[in-house]
Amino acid sequence: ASLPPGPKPLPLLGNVLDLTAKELWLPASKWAKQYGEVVYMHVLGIGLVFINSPEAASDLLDKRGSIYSDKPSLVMSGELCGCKNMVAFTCYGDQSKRQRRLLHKAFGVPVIPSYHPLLQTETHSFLRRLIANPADYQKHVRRYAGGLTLSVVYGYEVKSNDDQFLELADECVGLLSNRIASGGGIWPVDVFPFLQHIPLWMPGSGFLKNAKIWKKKMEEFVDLPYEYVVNSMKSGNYKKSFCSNLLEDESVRAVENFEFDLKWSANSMYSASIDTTLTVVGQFILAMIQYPEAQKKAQAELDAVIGSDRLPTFADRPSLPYIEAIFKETLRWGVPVPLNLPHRLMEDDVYKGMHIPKGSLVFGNIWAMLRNETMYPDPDNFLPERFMESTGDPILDKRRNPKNYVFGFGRRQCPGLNLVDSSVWLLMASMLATLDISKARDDYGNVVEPEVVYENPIFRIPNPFKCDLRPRSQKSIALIQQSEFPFA
Ligand code: HEM
Repeated sequence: ASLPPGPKPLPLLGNVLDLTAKELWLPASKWAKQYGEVVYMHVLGIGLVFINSPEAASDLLDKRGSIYSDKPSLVMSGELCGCKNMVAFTCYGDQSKRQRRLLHKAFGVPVIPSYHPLLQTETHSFLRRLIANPADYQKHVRRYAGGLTLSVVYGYEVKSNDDQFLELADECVGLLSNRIASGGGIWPVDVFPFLQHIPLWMPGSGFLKNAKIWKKKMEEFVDLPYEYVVNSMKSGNYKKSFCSNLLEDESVRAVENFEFDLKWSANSMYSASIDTTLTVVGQFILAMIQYPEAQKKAQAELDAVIGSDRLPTFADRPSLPYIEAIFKETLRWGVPVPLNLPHRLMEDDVYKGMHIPKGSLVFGNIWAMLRNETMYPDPDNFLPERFMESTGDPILDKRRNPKNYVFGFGRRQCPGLNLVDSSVWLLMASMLATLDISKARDDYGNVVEPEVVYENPIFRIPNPFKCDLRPRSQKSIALIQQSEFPFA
């Protein structure tokens, strides 16, 4: 069998030049149109495979999950900086399976309602900070995502913006995405592993010194919040959380390596939830300012169902179909992780007559799937209406749900998806109920178009853009302020 088709490589170097685009999902989707559902290229001998259709993703990443679920092992981020035990980086095997079992136990569908009160409190605090200082919305989203994770995972309550754990986590997530794993995480030492053994006095060994410092920071980030849980449980004064629930569960405690797995799984959620939440909320705000009609319809639905005397709750969800459609369309149109996180193929494989070599990095091209014109006519437009009616074909209806794609595939699919389904829904519904979200205006009253720039190679986070977020009414302000005591 021959390799899958793809752009023509250079001798030796391969397709290096094809991979320089900042928004790599755009050229990757052109290749998808040109070459079909599986596209192959290579860089310095490493195969890169793009999977462009839901069918191929299901055939390979789901059904052949036993060989498509490994992760690239990276010397710099994994070994030298100690990140190889984070769930998103762990090789496929006993450890990754044990860790994912813990995550499923804590974030399976039946457990999510136990987090509802927490989600409400965090959402309302977010709204309060947002109306106090709307220009800093990205900072507030970061704080919301961080605070939520710290409380869900560790039962830790963040009290101020300069909270010690929040700062530590921010520093480490920043380190991870801007330094350790920047530019896709490939360092010279990943290509030439012998470099890890060069002595520290040699020129060019700076990365080793940095790695030592970063590793120490990452370990603090794993240990300190965990110690907090253990100590607060000892004192008897603690909030229920992912860690405390599992620490109290004798059946899980008995499993080998329990404490190590728990510590690292807990930490993994922190890193995994910040950039993703920033992306989804950023895309939501962008959609709302560019498609004011959709926003008006959503607000009309909220006003009719809830009125203006209270904030939305999870009990309202079944009565708010248009908000549901906005949520789905935000995920579809926003495509938070357009090329998924790469999986590594563990054995040679043959698919529809094509040979896919062992060791290839496999990217699910979620962008191409969610911009598919047949499944989603007029795909570049934000049209929640597309989810308001059945297509008449229940199988197609199910397949069209963007939640099947945006969280990745198979045995590495995002374990936070059920939590996100609740947390982001509530955030959107609460923002729509209380705020008007529109384009900014300059001093002369002219509309300022948002400048939309993407710099992150993995997450589609729009750089902060100008927008106008203001309470819909005096009553909205009062509701947001009162919600300080939401259960009083
Ligand atoms: C806000 C929206 C989110 C989106 C769009 C999202 C999306 C994703 C995607 C695309 C992956 C890669 C899946 C794959 O490799 O096939 C992933 C992995 C992961 N996500 Fe999420 N995620 C989100 C939020 C969260 C949250 C809140 C948590 C934790 C509570 C979380 C925890 C994880 C973990 C631990 C992994 C690594 C799983 C593994 O490699 O086995 N994510 N996520």
